[in-house]
Amino acid sequence: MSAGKALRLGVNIDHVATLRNARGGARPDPVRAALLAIEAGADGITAHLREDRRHIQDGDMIRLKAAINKPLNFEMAATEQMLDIALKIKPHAACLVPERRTERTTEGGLDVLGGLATLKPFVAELGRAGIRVSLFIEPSFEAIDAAVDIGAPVVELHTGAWCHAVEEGEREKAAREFERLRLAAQRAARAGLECHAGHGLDFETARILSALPEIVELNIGHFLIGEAVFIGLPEAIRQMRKAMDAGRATYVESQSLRLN
Ligand SMILES: CC(=O)[C@@H](O)[C@H](O)COP(=O)(O)O
Ligand SMILES: NCC(=O)COP(=O)(O)O
Repeated sequence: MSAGKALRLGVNIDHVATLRNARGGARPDPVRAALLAIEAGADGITAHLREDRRHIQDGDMIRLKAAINKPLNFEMAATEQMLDIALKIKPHAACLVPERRTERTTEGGLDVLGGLATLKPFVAELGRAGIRVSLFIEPSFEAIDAAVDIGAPVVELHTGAWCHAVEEGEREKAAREFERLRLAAQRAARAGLECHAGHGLDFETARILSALPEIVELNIGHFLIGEAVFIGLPEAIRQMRKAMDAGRATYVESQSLRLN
């Protein structure tokens, strides 16, 4: 029986900074949240330094890199300014994401087809600096094939459309979106890419997604920070870990049923 690959939880602490920035000043501190998250079982920390600096600030990234003893995943737009910052901070990983100034959140995946020529040298330069690069993409075959052409070792599948459909009770759409994620994860693994996923996940969607054996990392932020208001951050992370383990076990059980 295959136990399936281990599934890591990356905790995104952006929205601790959103709350801090609402008043200015230093509290609540996203670095303190990162340390607490690690203590509670996070396998890594994700933070998105947006071009408009609406939540995480440059200084937060520097302090995070210095303070945490787990991998830092630096989400960034593919711009020269962000490249300079990433090369100075040297996080464990960099996830290239699309950004639009007016969007409320990251609405879709990177345009990997249209951006192939510009992304390729960008990814190579980060890779030469020892940074593991991932591309935040739509769960489509075209995007995965383009990620291979670009030379990224990792993709992160955007789960936002699926999570939104689940939340809205749009059952058919949710089933379609989940199937896209399932097939995309399979294709990514077959192409030799490490497969991550994230955006908009909660306990239930994280549990369901964890059953996909090709996915080895989930990055989760907004929901966890929201839950922290009610049950505390450590408890929110413990419950998320439990949900992910339960979802992973579904896969393991289905494997063992097939073998018996
Ligand atoms: C790329 C991504 O999914 C995130 O960084 C996350 O959504 C948190 O940042 P925003 O809410 O600002 O998009
Ligand atoms: N890349 C996705 C991420 O880091 C967290 O997204 P969300 O849970 O804040 O929507």
